[in-house]
Amino acid sequence: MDRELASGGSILRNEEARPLLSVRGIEKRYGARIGCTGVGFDLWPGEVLGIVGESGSGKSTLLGCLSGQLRPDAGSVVFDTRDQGPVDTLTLSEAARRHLGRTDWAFVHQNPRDGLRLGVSAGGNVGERLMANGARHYGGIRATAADWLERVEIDPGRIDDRPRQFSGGMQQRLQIARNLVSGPRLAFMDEPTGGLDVSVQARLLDLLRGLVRDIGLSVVLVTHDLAVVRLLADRLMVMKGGHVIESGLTDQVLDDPQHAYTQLLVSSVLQV
Ligand SMILES: Nc1ncnc2c1ncn2[C@@H]1O[C@H](COP(=O)(O)OP(=O)(O)OP(=O)(O)O)[C@@H](O)[C@H]1O
Repeated sequence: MDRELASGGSILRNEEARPLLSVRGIEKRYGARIGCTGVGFDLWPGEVLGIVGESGSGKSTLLGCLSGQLRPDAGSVVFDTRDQGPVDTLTLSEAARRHLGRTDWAFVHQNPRDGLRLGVSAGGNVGERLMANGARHYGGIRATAADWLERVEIDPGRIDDRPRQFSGGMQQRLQIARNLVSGPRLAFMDEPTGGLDVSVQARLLDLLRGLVRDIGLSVVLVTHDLAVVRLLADRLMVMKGGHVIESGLTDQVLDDPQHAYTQLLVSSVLQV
């Protein structure tokens, strides 16, 4: 069921606007098993797309294919690069994809330890990405890192602490600062609030929502938590068995689900 918003969405678009990310016909198989198949969508600048579905529905496989961590068997992932315009990232060299990964793209892992350097200070974790983008002035890098710590509500006085000295929620906020400091235009997020206490989750969600809006970041957000997409996502894709079975504006899909599976998901009958 597709209430796809070729012309709509909550983001104002002018005629010259083009999608930041255009995904067509993505398929990934693991032997005979389908990871995901026939997935396509456009993501517009500043838009947050949520991907939901039960465990094993193909969310992580799809996110891996989009972000270059997995190689799909078919399809295209066209990103509107700053210097060359739209480019199919699946045809990029490894070096070019790595460059995208530290400039215009960000990846927020569920487990912050997967996205942080644990042996490096908080300031170093944030500053590293600036240095990878050519920053060389130590004082400037440290000041920017301190500023970003503050933006993610970490006391800048803890700039020399290691991530292990931080709580889980602080580590996740540090991972977000490390990712956003370089001013990416697209972030992939895999259960960014998973594994945190409910009260910590709520605060992190609030912070993320503010940052995404301030920066005008586009986000592809995978989660099994409908409260997370309700708060963050403009649009939603519901996956089942590797297929997208329903998509549309988040409120529309959640308030008036058309597909029986989405109805079950929304009424929390399904264990997701
Ligand atoms: N490395 C792998 N080898 C074989 N099959 C895999 C592999 N990774 C995923 N799969 C299969 O692909 C399908 C989709 O899995 P995927 O992990 O993408 O789902 P998911 O929606 O992200 O689940 P979860 O919410 O539990 O992370 C499942 O049937 C899964 O068993």
